Amino acid sequence: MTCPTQPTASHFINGAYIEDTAGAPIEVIYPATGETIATVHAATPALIEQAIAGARAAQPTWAAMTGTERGRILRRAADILRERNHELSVLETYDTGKPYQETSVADATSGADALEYFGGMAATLTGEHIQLGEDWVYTRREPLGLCVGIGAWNYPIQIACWKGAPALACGNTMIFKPSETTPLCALKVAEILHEAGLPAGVFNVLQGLGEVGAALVTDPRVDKVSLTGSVPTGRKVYAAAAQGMKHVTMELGGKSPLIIFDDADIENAVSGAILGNFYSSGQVCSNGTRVFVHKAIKEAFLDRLGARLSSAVIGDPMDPNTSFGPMVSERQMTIVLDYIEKGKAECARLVCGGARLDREGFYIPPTVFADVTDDMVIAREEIFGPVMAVLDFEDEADVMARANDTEFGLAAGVFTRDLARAHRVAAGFEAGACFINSYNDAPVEAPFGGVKASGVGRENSKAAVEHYSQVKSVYVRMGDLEAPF
Ligand SMILES: NC(=O)c1ccc[n+]([C@@H]2O[C@H](COP(=O)([O-])OP(=O)(O)OC[C@H]3O[C@@H](n4cnc5c(N)ncnc54)[C@H](O)[C@@H]3O)[C@@H](O)[C@H]2O)c1
Ligand SMILES: C[N+](C)(C)CCCC=O
Repeated sequence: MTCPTQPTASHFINGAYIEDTAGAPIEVIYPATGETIATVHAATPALIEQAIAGARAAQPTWAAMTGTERGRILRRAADILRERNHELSVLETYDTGKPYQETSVADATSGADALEYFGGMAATLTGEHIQLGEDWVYTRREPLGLCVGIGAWNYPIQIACWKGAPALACGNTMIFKPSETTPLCALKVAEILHEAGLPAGVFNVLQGLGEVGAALVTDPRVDKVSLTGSVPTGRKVYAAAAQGMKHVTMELGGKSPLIIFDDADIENAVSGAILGNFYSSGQVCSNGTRVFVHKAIKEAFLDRLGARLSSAVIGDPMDPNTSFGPMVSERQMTIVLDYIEKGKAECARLVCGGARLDREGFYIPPTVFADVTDDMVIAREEIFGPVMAVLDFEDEADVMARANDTEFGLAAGVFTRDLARAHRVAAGFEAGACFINSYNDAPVEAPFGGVKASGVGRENSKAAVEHYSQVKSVYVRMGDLEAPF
């Protein structure tokens, strides 16, 4: 079986596809069947050198273009992504196993939004004038130089664009290393950017495992590293970047709380819990996997949740009716099944799901545990799969303390009709992305990122510009300069 829209080689460097079969082979597996659909090769040291040298050489010329010129290319790329939405969504589905029903509305479209938004912003990135009597200071907003983007496997197109678009808008060049589990889509993003007019060397893609990422992070010619990945990888990459005093953005994992008060609209709350636990088969960093439900409505909530989950269409991801697909890999499926066994061993009440489906591919159905307590492993550790833990509460202050009692701080949500309470709760959350009567919305206009162990920096919105540029100040003296001797 081969994927219908395969890229033509493993890497994209200096404006062209390039292959070097000396690099270790990486098989690309279609999660719905377990079949190999493509093979790419990890970047060799020679290719890493070629990419770094090319991206460094391209950066001054790219930065010297006006913001309007840079932005025009990014916006043209956004248009091409939208025109090719079907082809890209199919590729994303083969890469990740996520249903086409999802990828056709959430992935290339989100990438296009980022390219359009930062493309539109490129021409507005200016410094300021600060008058100091006769003298004055002006500031220049300058690019950082060469940025490295390293991606996770759950949103390959989105992650490449969320990192690439602001980096390029600010006048940087980028080398992007996709996850070895989903290497295909970022190559298409690079191809489309060049079709839109991007100069060679400005956006490059290198394949490989952690060691290729590490070689990029530690190279002294790299100025910034933006990682999307797990907390353990984040600690390693952050530490390596610190050795070179490099800028970082860390988009890491979470174990986010979703609090449902007894005055909430139950149907909306169930929708929020579904979106925050089972979209992308639960493989979403910001998922609200600790669902605190007020005791008074717990059984009503579980009844409606069970009924709604029974209508999930689990199956062939390419069938447009399918609303729930497989885990991305056999490895991830095994990790999630292990957590499910831990939940059973800890005597949480299994409401639904709880075992691998008897079919080809890496399928675990939506799984809900009730009567979960704060100390259980399934309530403390990131599972990154379709496993919801439902915990009881009665008191607002108590549930807030429990919600924040975690090393993570990526996202948090609250469902209530009492808007004063909603804003109080949102203010009290130790999390970077919060939701009131909703869950997991991530428009490009809003900052996205975590606090505590969940990360450093923000993607999207005007905030991202601060993480891909730096301000230089220039003091201008208008009169004579006095000195003590
Ligand atoms: N906060 C966010 O925006 C966000 C989004 C998606 C996923 N995630 C998180 O990502 C994790 C799942 O993704 P994953 O399994 O691909 O994560 P991972 O940490 O295993 O890998 C992420 C990337 O880092 C690379 N890598 C590994 N070791 C490295 C090293 N020493 N130096 C440089 N690069 C290295 C990998 O090759 C991969 O490309 C989950 O924890 C999830 O919460 C976070
Ligand atoms: C757009 N989502 C669904 C919030 C995903 C953001 C990236 C996290 O995995």
